[in-house]
Amino acid sequence: MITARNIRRRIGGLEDISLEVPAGACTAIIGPNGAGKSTLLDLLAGRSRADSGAVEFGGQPIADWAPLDLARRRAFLPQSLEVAFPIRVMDLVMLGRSPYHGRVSAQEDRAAAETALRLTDAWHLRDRAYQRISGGERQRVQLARVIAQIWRPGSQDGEPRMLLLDEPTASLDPGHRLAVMRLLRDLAIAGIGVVLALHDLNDAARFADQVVLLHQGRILSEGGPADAMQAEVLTSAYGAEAEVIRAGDAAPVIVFR
Ligand SMILES: Nc1ncnc2c1ncn2[C@@H]1O[C@H](COP(=O)(O)OP(=O)(O)OP(=O)(O)O)[C@@H](O)[C@H]1O
Repeated sequence: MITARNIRRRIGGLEDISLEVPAGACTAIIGPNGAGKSTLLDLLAGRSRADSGAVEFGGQPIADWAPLDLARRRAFLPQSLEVAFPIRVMDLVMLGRSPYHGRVSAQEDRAAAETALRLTDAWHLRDRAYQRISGGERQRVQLARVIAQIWRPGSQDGEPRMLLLDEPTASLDPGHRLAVMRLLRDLAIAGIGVVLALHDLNDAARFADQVVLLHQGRILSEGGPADAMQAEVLTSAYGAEAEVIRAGDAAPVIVFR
């Protein structure tokens, strides 16, 4: 549902990337610091433009989408969790609903925000000041904001919906990290396209349907986790010796030595 063809971007160092990010699947973009993951996510989200090549969303050039139509169908969670003004958690999540202004009832907006906060285990934070909650709590609240942005209850309208997330579990404790990865997998099963930059390769192995390994602005490998994350290519990308432990049908476990 998002297609990138031969995209290049000098700032960010991306070289000739072609990629299909389908609906109803979870795609993990992995790779070392500076590989180009955030740059690629930005381009796939239509937040920046490639110097050459094309990005399409739902079969149409992403730059041709009307901003509000695009905002109701795809949401982007950046790495930075800063908000420059004081705001209550519930109000921040309701900002995610601004593309629906005048289109759905205030009740529906509130219900979407509540559902998103409950899904990310952040409902209890709704009346707190965003600036005074912890880093991991902020990450869950921001995730709720982007889920609320594309939330349409019982939506079977076939319209593409996509979540693009830049390291959405970076600040989370192990319990919340797993809960968020399970949530993202469930959203993908429900038909939403999920694409996320990830440093935890074991989470990528366990939860992603498709893995894309970036290195120095190029795709080094891609495919299902077992195919895309083989020991040699990981060792070469990360500059540390990788071992991939496989046991039956379970997701491979990756250890660096
Ligand atoms: N605005 C910019 N101006 C100049 N160089 C940039 C800019 N943004 C990114 N870069 C460079 O482009 C490369 C890719 O950056 P990017 O943020 O996409 O990497 P990343 O894979 O997301 O890294 P990390 O894992 O550290 O988040 C890096 O070398 C970075 O220094």
